[in-house]
Amino acid sequence: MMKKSNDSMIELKDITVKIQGKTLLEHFEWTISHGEHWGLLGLNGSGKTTILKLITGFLWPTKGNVTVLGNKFGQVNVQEVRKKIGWVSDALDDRYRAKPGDTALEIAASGKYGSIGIYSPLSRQEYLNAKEALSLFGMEPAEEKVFYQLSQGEKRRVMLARAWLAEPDLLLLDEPCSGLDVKAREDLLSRLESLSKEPNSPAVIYVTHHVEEILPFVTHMQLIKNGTSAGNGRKEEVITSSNLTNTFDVPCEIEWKDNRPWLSITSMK
Ligand SMILES: Nc1ncnc2c1ncn2[C@@H]1O[C@H](COP(=O)(O)OP(=O)(O)OP(=O)(O)O)[C@@H](O)[C@H]1O
Repeated sequence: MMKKSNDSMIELKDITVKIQGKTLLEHFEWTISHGEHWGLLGLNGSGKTTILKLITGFLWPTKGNVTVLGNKFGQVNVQEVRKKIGWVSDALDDRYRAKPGDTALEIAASGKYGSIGIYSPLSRQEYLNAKEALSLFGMEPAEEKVFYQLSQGEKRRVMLARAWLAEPDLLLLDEPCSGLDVKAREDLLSRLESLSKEPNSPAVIYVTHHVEEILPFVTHMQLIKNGTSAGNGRKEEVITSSNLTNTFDVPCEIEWKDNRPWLSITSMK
């Protein structure tokens, strides 16, 4: 069925998640419309991964409704919805231990199948598609290298190529710059910034602890603190010194440079 243009990409309505007596999310609301790219920012343990698990149907809310790409969970085959979602996360890198001999190209190519590595020989077209996806992230020269021998920054770029190749409608980037040095971080961020301007590029949710990774292409922000929203809306209105002081529980000051926010800590007691 064709999606109506006014359909939301994602609707999380009055979500509560409790596991073994612990409340992970409470009365959490989030609507993402077509054409928006969101940042999701919060401290360790604030609930960011829990939200990604809800969106990908790996976790069900104790209360509330989840609708993703026009599909209300509980009424649809979640596996089918997942095919339209790319997810880049350290957690996925670990799953590649199962196929330690796979090359960068094979890992990128496996994005088409949503699988962990390749289980049958690649067709010529699959090979070319994987090569092209690797080149978008500057990894074509490393296509024959074993994935596990790549640096963390290189692995991350291969995983982005893998997600991109599947042509998702929605791309979840879970701390894509963690463990990267400043050069690798800026290289990856500038590739994302330019790819976001490609026609038919997916909607992005960019999850991070670091406000300086919020690039110009991000239009909206969701701040999360202790499982509830601490700010939600247009980026310029949400990323303020007082909102981040509240979200991070340390005195923060925000300065904008080239349409990017930079954080400094004003004083610590
Ligand atoms: N299965 C579970 N059972 C009990 N508590 C859990 C479970 N999964 C997560 N939690 C707790 O829920 C809270 C939110 O976890 P979550 O992984 O969503 O945080 P996060 O914001 O992604 O953190 P980080 O930035 O460190 O990755 C944490 O306190 C975590 O310990």
